[in-house]
Amino acid sequence: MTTDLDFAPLRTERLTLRPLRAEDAAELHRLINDWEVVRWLSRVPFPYPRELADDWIASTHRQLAEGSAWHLAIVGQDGDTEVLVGCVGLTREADSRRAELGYWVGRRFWGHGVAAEAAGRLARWGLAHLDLDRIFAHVLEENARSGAVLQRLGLKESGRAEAHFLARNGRLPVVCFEGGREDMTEFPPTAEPVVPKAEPAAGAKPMLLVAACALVDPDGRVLLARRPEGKPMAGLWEFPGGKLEAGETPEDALIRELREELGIDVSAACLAPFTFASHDAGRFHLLMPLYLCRRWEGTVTAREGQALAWVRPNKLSDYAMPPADKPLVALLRDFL
Ligand SMILES: Nc1nc2c([nH]c(=O)n2[C@H]2C[C@H](O)[C@@H](COP(=O)(O)OP(=O)(O)OP(=O)(O)O)O2)c(=O)[nH]1
Repeated sequence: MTTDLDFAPLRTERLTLRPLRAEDAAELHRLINDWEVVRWLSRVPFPYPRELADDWIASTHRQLAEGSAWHLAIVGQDGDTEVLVGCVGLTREADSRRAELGYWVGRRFWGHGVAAEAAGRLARWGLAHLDLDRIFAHVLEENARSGAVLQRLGLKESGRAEAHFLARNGRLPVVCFEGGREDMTEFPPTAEPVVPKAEPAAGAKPMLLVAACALVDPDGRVLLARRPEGKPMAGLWEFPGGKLEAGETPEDALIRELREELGIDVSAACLAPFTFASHDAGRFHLLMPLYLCRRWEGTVTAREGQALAWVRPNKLSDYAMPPADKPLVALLRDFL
């Protein structure tokens, strides 16, 4: 029996992360009933009873349906055949915006970067699509290989603790890791198109010029767009816009971005300068003029698959936004 869960598989270059299926149970049992795998996992018994695989798969479906955990099969391709490689999961912590990341990979698939590829994909997906700000994980102190995986994702060591390990029948020392969007550095900002023509003074940061726009509808609501997975700060809400390309004015850039991202036509005359952000973003300095626009042609559509929200000014602060936007939101709320 194949269970059809409402979860679109996540893909990476080599792997697919999809809900477990009842028919995965036998292969899952074969891979996980291995002391070399189980000895590193805190909540897994050894030996691993065959029926537990069925129960576990059923429980992952319940959790997916209620939105409390996302435990997925990691599958690869061998020619035309799908091969179960391991599992990866994200479990929401009660009453917080954190989730715990966990994974295991069958012994014969070790040494090929599978864990980092799968765990990184799921962690970035979670930060971009769920109501989460932080990802955490713990690994046995002696499990340097798994610690290196978490560091590769960008998670930072946050402390030491002890955890119970079922298969070892006792508590053992673990290293804790944690990180947020800003730590997941797989896609660092690269293009800094507006660099002063003269060589910057030694030590000066490049200036990143971004034009952004608060579209205001006839009900006085403001459009926010959620930064998509794959971009820095994925999952935060922002004003539509983007970087200036060479030779563009801020108005040119906005007209182009609003057409590309939202499918609407705006004329320069309808873009009213409102305020700006000047923000030290670490590797660069962000200078971002914010325009107001109440008139456009066409229907606002998410052309790049991004989530959109029309938000009442007094509700803007309910949306997590990049730090540079915070002062802009306060001004906008007072103005509208
Ligand atoms: N559009 C927009 N960008 C913002 C806001 N706040 C904020 O810090 N930024 C930052 C995030 C990024 O570092 C930068 C925008 O870069 P981006 O990568 O989204 O721009 P883009 O649309 O040109 O993207 P791309 O074509 O290079 O993928 O400005 C905001 O409210 N709107």
